[in-house]
Amino acid sequence: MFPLRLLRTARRVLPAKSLSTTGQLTDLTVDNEGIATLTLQRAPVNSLNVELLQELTTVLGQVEKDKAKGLVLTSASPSVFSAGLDITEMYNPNVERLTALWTSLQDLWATLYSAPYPTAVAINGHAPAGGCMMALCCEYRTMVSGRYTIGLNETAVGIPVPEWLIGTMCKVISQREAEVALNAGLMFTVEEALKVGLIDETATDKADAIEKSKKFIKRFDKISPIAHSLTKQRFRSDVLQPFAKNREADLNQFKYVVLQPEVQELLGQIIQKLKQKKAAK
Ligand SMILES: CCCCC/C=C\CCC/C=C/CC(=O)SCCNC(=O)CCNC(=O)[C@H](O)C(C)(C)COP(=O)(O)OP(=O)(O)OC[C@H]1O[C@@H](n2cnc3c(N)ncnc32)[C@H](O)[C@@H]1OP(=O)(O)O
Repeated sequence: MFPLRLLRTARRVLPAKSLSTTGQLTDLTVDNEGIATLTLQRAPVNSLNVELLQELTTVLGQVEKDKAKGLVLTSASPSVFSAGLDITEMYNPNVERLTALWTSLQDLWATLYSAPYPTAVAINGHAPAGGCMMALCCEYRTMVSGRYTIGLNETAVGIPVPEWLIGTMCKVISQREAEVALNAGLMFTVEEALKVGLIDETATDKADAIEKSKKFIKRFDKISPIAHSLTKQRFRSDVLQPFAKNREADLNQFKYVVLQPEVQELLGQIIQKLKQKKAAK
């Protein structure tokens, strides 16, 4: 049996105003064709803290409930899509908050990766780690050209990449390219990302990236929502199903790793480096 949420029977085209909301950390608008645009707006770099992760998952639930035609994800920052998990949440953490951080990240990944509606991302800046994770969950990736980087650099910040994220990456680029990049925490330039297939196309600016993302969503105008959502599910179920069984173990492993003294030391050094970089600007 398929989970009920995948049986998406119809798309509704509602007037823009009826679906649009602005949360504190995100903004959701829906255009006249029923395409939702969800904008991350946690200044300065959309780092993912508990509140942003939870708000994103709630808004995605609303997009599904309101039967939007599809979703475009983007950011309000001029140069960063998302800096990934908020490093300060992992440094000298309160264990309850660390648990909430990881559980909320798991919820966001599962919700976005299994979204029954078409999804595209307009990556308008840097997208390390959790930023790259959100982009990988979408069905189509457009990235603004420039001196930006994208990739899963978790090992560089002392965090082993979980199996569900390796699986997500290997659905997009070859296993060989993924293994080389993830083992060493390598980041890709926009040109390199295009070459390996990590992004589908480049854009001149954010507006162009959003337009290209919407063009992708419109490909589904003549496709049955059930046919789309079940086919998507079948492509992704080999990553989603083991994840659902192993959530607890995944959480425990994350907390164990993050609380190791050497990982704490590394996170402290990264925070220091970011501060020094800011001071040198
Ligand atoms: C079973 C085991 C489980 C293991 C789980 C592994 C993976 C799961 C998948 C998801 C999880 C991922 C883990 C992470 O996401 S770790 C986060 C990794 N992120 C980074 O390494 C990015 C660090 N940041 C940067 O490289 C740069 O900031 C930038 C994004 C390239 C933007 O550069 P720039 O525009 O020049 O801005 P600044 O560097 O000056 O930063 C401005 C401001 O923002 C603060 N900041 C930056 N990044 C973060 C961050 N990730 N968290 C918190 N804060 C961040 C920076 O300190 C500045 O702050 P101030 O203005 O206060 O100085």
